Amino acid sequence: MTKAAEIDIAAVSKVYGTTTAVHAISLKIPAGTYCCLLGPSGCGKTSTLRMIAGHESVSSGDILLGNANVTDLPPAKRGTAMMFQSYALFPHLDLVDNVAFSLKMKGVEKEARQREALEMLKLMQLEPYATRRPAQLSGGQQQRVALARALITKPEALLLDEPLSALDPFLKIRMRAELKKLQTTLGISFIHVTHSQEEAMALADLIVVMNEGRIEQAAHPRTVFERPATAFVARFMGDHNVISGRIATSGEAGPMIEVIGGGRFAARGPSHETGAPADIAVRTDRVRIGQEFADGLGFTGIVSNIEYRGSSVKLSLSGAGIEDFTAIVSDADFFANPVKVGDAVPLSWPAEDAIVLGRLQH
Ligand SMILES: Nc1ncnc2c1ncn2[C@@H]1O[C@H](COP(=O)(O)OP(=O)(O)OP(=O)(O)O)[C@@H](O)[C@H]1O
Repeated sequence: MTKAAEIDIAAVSKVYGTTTAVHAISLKIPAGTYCCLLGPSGCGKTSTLRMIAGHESVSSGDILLGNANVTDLPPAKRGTAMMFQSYALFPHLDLVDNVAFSLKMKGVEKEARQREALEMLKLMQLEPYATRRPAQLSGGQQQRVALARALITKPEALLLDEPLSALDPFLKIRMRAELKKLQTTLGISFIHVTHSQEEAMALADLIVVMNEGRIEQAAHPRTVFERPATAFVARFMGDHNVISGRIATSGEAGPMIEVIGGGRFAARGPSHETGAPADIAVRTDRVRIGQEFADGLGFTGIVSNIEYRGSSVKLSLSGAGIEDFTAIVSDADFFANPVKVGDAVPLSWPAEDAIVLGRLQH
């Protein structure tokens, strides 16, 4: 019922007075993609979404939807629809009139727009509430009304600004599943702004990690998690230790990282000049504790904290030149060889579980 189109963001910038919120970002979002713009507060994700929607002007660059350059078109002429964080429903209108509103603005006659609105409410399983007003609905139902209202225009892409943030944790997880199902059913692209890496991992086909108005990485969630491009991405996604050091050797098997004052580590990545500064990311769940170092690779950490998590145990450690190192071990492994706060333990990992990170030129 809707048509899908590729979105091409070409060298788009947003400048507010003296603040550059978005620095010439380029991104292609294939048709029918669930894309999450992910990053901390102020990284420019909302500005990017609003520029795609046409609610914010583009300072430079172009936005293409399908074959059309929509950069200077008003929101209603772009083929996009936006769902706002606050849902922005009309309190005095019932659900049918809320959902039919944009068709009314377009001059669609009453009977036809009400029929379409009812169809949309049916898709959202809201038919029984058609004559209610928004205040007579739960938070999750209000969100579905806002979705119905955005989708009635049959957009080529739906833009969602923190759509789950107003919901309690239980409903958030349920609505998350509903959003994904809806996107799959409609086959159009959803572009969803969030600061939650867990939400982005659960939903996206394409995660775009933003930092200070730039894209640090745009890839499938599994790639972002297993191959973070930069130290920022590794830290933001979590479950990684980032260690800074210098390249000791760079061979065919990948570079060997030496941390000043710390140990020598194997890591995977492109070859680097010996002596060059480098960051590596080590998966917290791949750290081996208490095993002899293979080939002398690893470091000795002092346990500073132990947290029991049920199926796993989280150890906080520090070593020479390395602060805040985390190791997650299974409960079975931990209790087979328990350690306590203050113990010095050998820490190591297989080379393939450590990767050399890139550095963005800002
Ligand atoms: N209308 C505006 N005028 C001036 N500066 C703005 C305006 N809107 C946003 N900014 C600035 O641009 C930068 C990016 O803001 P933006 O809202 O895009 O970030 P965000 O990643 O969506 O953040 P949040 O998660 O807090 O909404 C911030 O430094 C912000 O202060």
